[in-house]
Amino acid sequence: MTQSSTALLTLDGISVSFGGVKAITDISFEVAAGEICALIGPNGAGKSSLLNVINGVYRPQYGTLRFDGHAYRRMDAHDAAHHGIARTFQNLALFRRMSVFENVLAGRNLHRRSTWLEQTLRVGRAGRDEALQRERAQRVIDALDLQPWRDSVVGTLSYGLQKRVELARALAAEPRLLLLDEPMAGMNTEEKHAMAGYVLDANEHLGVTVVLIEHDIGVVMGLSDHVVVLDYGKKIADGRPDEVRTNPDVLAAYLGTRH
Ligand SMILES: Nc1ncnc2c1ncn2[C@@H]1O[C@H](COP(=O)(O)OP(=O)(O)OP(=O)(O)O)[C@@H](O)[C@H]1O
Repeated sequence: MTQSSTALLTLDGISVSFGGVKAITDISFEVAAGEICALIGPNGAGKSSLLNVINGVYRPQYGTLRFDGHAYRRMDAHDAAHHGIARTFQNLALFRRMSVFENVLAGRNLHRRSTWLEQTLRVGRAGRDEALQRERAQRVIDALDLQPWRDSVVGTLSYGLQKRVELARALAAEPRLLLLDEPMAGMNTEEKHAMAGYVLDANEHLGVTVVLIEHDIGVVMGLSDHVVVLDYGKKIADGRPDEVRTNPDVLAAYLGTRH
């Protein structure tokens, strides 16, 4: 598969197995710079595994990944973060005993210029650097309307708010590509609407390219520019939301008439 000039991310023939279980089989698609791309499909279709390939948690047995013009047989998780790939998790991965601000500040770690020693001894660039990182973290708190809970311990917040804090921490890293694993799961309609607004804001105003997994098809159709549908580890559709929603294979996968 050749990469088009606008692609930020290209997956080419990616396959992942666990023992005898094929989680992903020969998946290829492109994510254009600046778009919101949704990965959808029934439970166990391979969506989370694919995000884990993109940010280097899983190593594909076959296939290549291209990010920003560079090809990788495997994206190392540490490198992925350095290249500007951030993610949130299906089951929240926050520091539950720390405050909202401290969690968001943790998202700035890659941008710190002072060394660990300078930070510990509070010398050299450490003071200036800390002030800059705190200011940037505060901007994200404000943008995501988290100020009322800024000093609250994360574990005491509602699930919906914790999801928003996780988005804030990912955005604090100033990613080029944001991977969201079910950002609206477990939310009521109002919370989903708000979350969709924050994702759209990040996409439109910060230019962040987004790949998200979401089960609520209404949300997906309203939010995404591009939808990729997986079923049993294979790609069964790839196109604009209006193309995908009428695709017979997609309808069959969702209505269960094909299995
Ligand atoms: N670390 C792992 N070890 C073994 N099997 C795994 C692992 N990760 C995923 N799988 C298997 O790969 C397949 C795809 O799982 P995956 O979680 O990627 O699907 P999904 O589409 O994200 O599902 P859901 O919507 O339920 O989260 C499943 O059969 C799953 O059991």
